[in-house]
Amino acid sequence: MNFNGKVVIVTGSSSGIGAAIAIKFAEQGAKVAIVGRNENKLKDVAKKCNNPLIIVADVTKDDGVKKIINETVKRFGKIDVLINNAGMGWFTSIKEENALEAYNAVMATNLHAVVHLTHLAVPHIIKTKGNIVNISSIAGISVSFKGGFPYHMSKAALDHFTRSIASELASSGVRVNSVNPGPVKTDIIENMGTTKQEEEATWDLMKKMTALKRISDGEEIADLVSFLASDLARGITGSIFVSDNGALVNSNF
Ligand SMILES: NC(=O)c1ccc[n+]([C@@H]2O[C@H](COP(=O)([O-])OP(=O)(O)OC[C@H]3O[C@@H](n4cnc5c(N)ncnc54)[C@H](OP(=O)(O)O)[C@@H]3O)[C@@H](O)[C@H]2O)c1
Repeated sequence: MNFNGKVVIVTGSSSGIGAAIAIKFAEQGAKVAIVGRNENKLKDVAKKCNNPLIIVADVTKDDGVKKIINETVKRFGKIDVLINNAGMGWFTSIKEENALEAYNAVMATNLHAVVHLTHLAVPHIIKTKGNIVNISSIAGISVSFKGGFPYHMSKAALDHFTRSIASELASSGVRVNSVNPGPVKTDIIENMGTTKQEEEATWDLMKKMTALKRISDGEEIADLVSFLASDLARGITGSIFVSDNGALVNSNF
């Protein structure tokens, strides 16, 4: 894939899948804006992204979202591709006291922030006839995790956001797709506040629940994202791409 001269924003690129996506686009010639709250981690990722724009911003904050768009356009003059990847999980039960707190936090990051950032990016992406890829999850398609109602809901709504705006933006020459990974080895479980032991047990369990008995790495998700953002996928919009090692085939998650 060749992204020479293209400007790509990747949210949540300080670690995991987002970092792999940002590195992939940079390797393919893109000018990359990397976004997260942890500046030190962003600086580490930047070393592999060929002089990217580093944007320290919280995607749930109005000023954070505006900063992402303004700084990108100021530095590079345009936006070709937006990768909405920043996301988090908070697992609890509807019976627990913190159910609403978890719901609000997950929806703010996984859904509201995506809608807000996309809204501000779309005028720029229409000008370049670019495209958008949303990083969803198999959790948006199946009820994958116990205590995961906010996460499941946020990703299901994200998939419908993809379909809705794909049909709206098609006449402007803009494509929109979702990638829905199964388990991918990243910091996501550790970031939920689990112990090392709980984290390892969760990865083990998820591995056993895939048909291929494997966990993906960020790079294979990045390959799919880069394909969808490229001209090779010029006929594809409003589509949901599952990359889950067969978790849905063997779907007793
Ligand atoms: N790993 C999996 O098994 C898996 C499976 C399916 C889907 N996904 C999805 O893939 C995406 C990436 O997750 P990951 O697994 O790579 O997890 P991760 O390693 O925890 O990365 C999450 C990224 O999101 C950023 N982020 C979170 N909240 C943010 C906020 N308020 N403002 C700005 N950035 C924020 C984090 O950056 P900072 O900490 O620097 O802010 C980090 O770069 C998520 O949307 C997740 O739902 C993951």
